[in-house]
Amino acid sequence: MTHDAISHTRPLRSLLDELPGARLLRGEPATPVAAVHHDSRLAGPGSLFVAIQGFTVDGHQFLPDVAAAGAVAALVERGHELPPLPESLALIEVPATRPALSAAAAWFYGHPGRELVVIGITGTDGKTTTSHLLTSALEAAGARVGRLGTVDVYLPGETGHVTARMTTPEATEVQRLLRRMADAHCDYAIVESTSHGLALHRLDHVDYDVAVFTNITSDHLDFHKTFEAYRDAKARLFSALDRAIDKGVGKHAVVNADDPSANYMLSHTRAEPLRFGLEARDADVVARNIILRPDGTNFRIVAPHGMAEVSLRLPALFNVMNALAAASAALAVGADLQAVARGLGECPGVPGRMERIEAGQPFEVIVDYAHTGDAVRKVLEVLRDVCQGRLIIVVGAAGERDPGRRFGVGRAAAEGADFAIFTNEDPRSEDPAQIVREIGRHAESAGRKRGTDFLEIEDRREAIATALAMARYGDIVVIAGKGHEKSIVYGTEAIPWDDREVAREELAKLGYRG
Ligand SMILES: CC(=O)N[C@H]1[C@@H](OP(=O)(O)OP(=O)(O)OC[C@H]2O[C@@H](n3ccc(=O)[nH]c3=O)[C@H](O)[C@@H]2O)O[C@H](CO)[C@@H](O)[C@@H]1O[C@H](C)C(=O)N[C@@H](C)C(=O)N[C@H](CCC(=O)O)C(=O)O
Ligand SMILES: Nc1ncnc2c1ncn2[C@@H]1O[C@H](COP(=O)(O)OP(=O)(O)OP(=O)(O)O)[C@@H](O)[C@H]1O
Repeated sequence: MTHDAISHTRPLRSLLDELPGARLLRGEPATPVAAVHHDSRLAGPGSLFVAIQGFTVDGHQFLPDVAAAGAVAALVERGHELPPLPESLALIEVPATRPALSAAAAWFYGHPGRELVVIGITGTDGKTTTSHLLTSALEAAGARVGRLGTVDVYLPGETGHVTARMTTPEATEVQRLLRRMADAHCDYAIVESTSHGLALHRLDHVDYDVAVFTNITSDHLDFHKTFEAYRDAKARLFSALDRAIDKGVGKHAVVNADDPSANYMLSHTRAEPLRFGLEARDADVVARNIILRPDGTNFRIVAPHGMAEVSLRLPALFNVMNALAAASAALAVGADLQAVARGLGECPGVPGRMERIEAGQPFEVIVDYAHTGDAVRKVLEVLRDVCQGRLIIVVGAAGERDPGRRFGVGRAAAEGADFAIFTNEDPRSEDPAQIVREIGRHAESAGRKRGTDFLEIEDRREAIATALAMARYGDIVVIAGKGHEKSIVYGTEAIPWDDREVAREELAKLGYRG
């Protein structure tokens, strides 16, 4: 059966059974629903509109619009004053509409997660890389895999993967994509599960079988306010395991044993734990004989399931950790260790993660998505080991995102690079000059001098051009923060942008054309 927004309808009555505390205020239980939307601009004829009290606007104010557009029903939150509405709109009241949106989406798409083994990956850094490595590992073991995450939405056999706008989209999109994966006969769905997605109930009805925790450092405190709340949001992925139905593979909690929050994650579930790590004594899946190269890594996986040699095409020790996370998840669901090791080696890497830009220049240019202090620090440490000259970084910090990143990025660049250029990175509604100056101040407080050790160049193209022009034989220029992204956001406008393209264009101006 193929489910699509317009190819089937479901009677409202069956939704009522799945919504705890729901009350039909008016309308017919038999009303056929042809789509579920939380955005009035998409809610057309036959739709069920879910009104959400947002951070900026109240979705309830759009109820008259959706009724006029032909919506047949709406979910509203208890206690909200409702505007006068035509009788044609059936109304269901629920205690909270964000979780109800997730329930309604899962209901409408027929609970696709129940037809798939769902592996959720959470953590501050490494989710996307781990999910790509895991895709390769499971595919090498003969499975069909779907994946949903920052860089793309991946379905087997589909050329030109759909590019994702958000890492964890809204529940309607999550469930629609899971349905596509189930209909494409995927065995596994890998779902990058962000703290925002978990906290805002976008993932409430995903039916996880495996939860993977990569690491946690302080981030997103603009949204979560405290580290504890941020950690709790991630822990929801683990408590979700106990609620999901058993699909025969058991429930597995895969954690980075080197991270101090590993046991906290495990304390939220009864699922079978599997720990990976490089340092922790209690790690079950470990890497031995690690050889780091500028363009890859070799190591041996040692697990309760046996041993296997891995030749990873991704550089850096943190990618060994990502590979261990992926291997552990694959082993947890029963994949063969030798196939897993082969699959890890086949993974070509992730666009915009440690991506080399080659135009015949006598120095290295690397584009990387590191946009937290911790990630910038780790990237610089990795590159330092292979750098024969100066390590130059171009980096910024996004507006309307955790301001703590400005400190982290400024410090990491000050301590890890020989020269830094601080620049714009999605300022959104914030003053770009102010953000750049703030990062510069943190570099200064780490003892670095403006002009001698770092520059503040707001214009990102000019910043990249300046870094490339100053680079000499043996140097490495790392352009961090935007990775694979194809736009940069000023105000509310997303302007086309690609660090990799801009680097190539600026290298061409210097006479390097590959
Ligand atoms: C902070 C945050 O996550 N905000 C999310 C939240 O927005 P909000 O509550 O402000 O929504 P709002 O604009 O007030 O609108 C309220 C409701 O009215 C509806 N509406 C609005 C306008 C209209 O004309 N008609 C209408 O019906 C909206 O569709 C919504 O249902 O709910 C919206 C609807 O689900 C999300 O789109 C929005 O994500 C915004 C776009 C966002 O940028 N989120 C980022 C921070 C995010 O979630 N990022 C993480 C990755 C983080 C990381 O690891 O780096 C991610 O998973 O992608
Ligand atoms: N295990 C890790 N520990 C620390 N840093 C990492 C790790 N893995 C990757 N990184 C760094 O973080 C950047 C982003 O990696 P990746 O996209 O895999 O993480 P993510 O968690 O998916 O990030 P986001 O949620 O922002 O998309 C990489 O470019 C790299 O610099």
